[in-house]
Amino acid sequence: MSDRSRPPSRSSGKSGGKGAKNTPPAPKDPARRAAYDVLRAVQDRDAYANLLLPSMLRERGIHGRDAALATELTYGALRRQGTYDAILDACIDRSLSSVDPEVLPVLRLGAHQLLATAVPPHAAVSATVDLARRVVGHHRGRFANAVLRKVGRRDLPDWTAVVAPDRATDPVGHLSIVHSHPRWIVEALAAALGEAADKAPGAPGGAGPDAEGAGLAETEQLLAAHNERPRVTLVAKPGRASVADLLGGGATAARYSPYGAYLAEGDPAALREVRQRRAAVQDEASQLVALALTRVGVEGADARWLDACAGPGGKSGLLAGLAGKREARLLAAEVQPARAGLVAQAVERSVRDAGRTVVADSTRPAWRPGAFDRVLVDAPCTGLGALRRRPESRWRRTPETADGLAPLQRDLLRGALDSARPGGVVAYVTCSPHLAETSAIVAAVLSERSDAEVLRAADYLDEVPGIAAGAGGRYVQFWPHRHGTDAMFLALLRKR
Ligand SMILES: C[S@@+](CC[C@H](N)C(=O)[O-])C[C@H]1O[C@@H](n2cnc3c(N)ncnc32)[C@H](O)[C@@H]1O
Repeated sequence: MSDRSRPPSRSSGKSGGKGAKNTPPAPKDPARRAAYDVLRAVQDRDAYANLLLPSMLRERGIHGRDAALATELTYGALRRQGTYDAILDACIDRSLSSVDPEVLPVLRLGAHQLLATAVPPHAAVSATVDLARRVVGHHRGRFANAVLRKVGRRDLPDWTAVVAPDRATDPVGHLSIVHSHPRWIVEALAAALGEAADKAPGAPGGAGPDAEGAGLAETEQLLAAHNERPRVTLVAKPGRASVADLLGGGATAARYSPYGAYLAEGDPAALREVRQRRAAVQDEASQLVALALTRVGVEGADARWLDACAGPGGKSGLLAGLAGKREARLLAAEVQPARAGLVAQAVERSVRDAGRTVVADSTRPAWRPGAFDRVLVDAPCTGLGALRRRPESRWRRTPETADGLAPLQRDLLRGALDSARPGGVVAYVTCSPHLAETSAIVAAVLSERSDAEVLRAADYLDEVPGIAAGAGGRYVQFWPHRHGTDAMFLALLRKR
């Protein structure tokens, strides 16, 4: 980050008045400044907004309405970046790519305030131009002023009607601009939903003329859901806390998971159970895929469970509790030592101390083949299923990301199958619905071996409607717009 974008130095600036000589001056408009600094960090050094913003708000003492505004501006500008960039491009004589990278985040923040918040237009422009002057200087402040005044001449629907391709001739391009997703992600999600993305309504083999406007209808619902703020979901770790405990702290019971609860607002760390690691933040679908693995009947011993890709430990925390209640033990394996440390915290003090953490490469298991009765392999993936919670990730991933991960995903699934005993069960999970990292991986690995069969995973989650997917409905796919969860994929395999 350049010097100019750094927050005001704590030792410089005016004093806060009599007797406040050492008190740092409150930065002017701390909410917009924090949002700008996070956007710059995301752009310049690949920071993660969901990790950086909370710590920045804490360090700078930004609370209440300012914190809410900073959060809205940061997440909104990142999620809607594709739409805003198309609009900004139409408001600038030259190409948007030639705009100074220090200025671009200011313009996106201004566009978000003007087009998607209740901030009055004159306040949105003047506060953003003030920010521009402070972070990039007067000259570029004038440029920001001129651009944002043009942006403010239309509302969002009017702008998208101008800048988005026609839906009838280019449905993917249209949805890509209107709902702010890269084109390749729209195509991948449409394919996963079974809606043919490459066929325009009316085109031969397409959705047909009557479907104009309705082509890619479910894909559109999904894209829209990615731009909504997700609710916070908690998991009560079995044997250490109960959902009733969480309800006492202001949460409401989750729709599907018997261990889940929703927190409408507020900081999860305000709950004692979360501070004491007896509960944790965990998406409901993540809870359910782990639970499904434990619900499959196995004949004979059911004492040794493996989580082959455990870091940072969300599913291990739940599995260790469930294992402890059944007098089984969980080995949580993670290749990265720092992440293994987080896993160890997540499983500590589980019922009967059932969880143990190891740093290990699960593609080359250090344990004997067939050592485990149940194996979870929650493979590294593109994370296209968690776009609601990681606002910048849709701009970071490329079509090549999924292809690059496939060999590791296949190796991890092979290692998991080798680690399961005959009659044991393996869950292959991704936080992505992309077919290249879900059904294609399972199909590729099963085509090489005859020692595993695919179970109907939805049978183990029959409280959740609309999850059967792929391979004649034998896989499970959760969806944000259907289930209010991340788009988790699950395949359950029985070792013969
Ligand atoms: C999708 S994350 C798992 C999330 C975790 N199950 C949870 O619920 O918190 C995948 C994890 O696999 C780890 N990983 C990648 N390659 C691995 C390997 N060869 N062996 C073990 N772990 C691996 C990554 O470091 C990452 O922490």
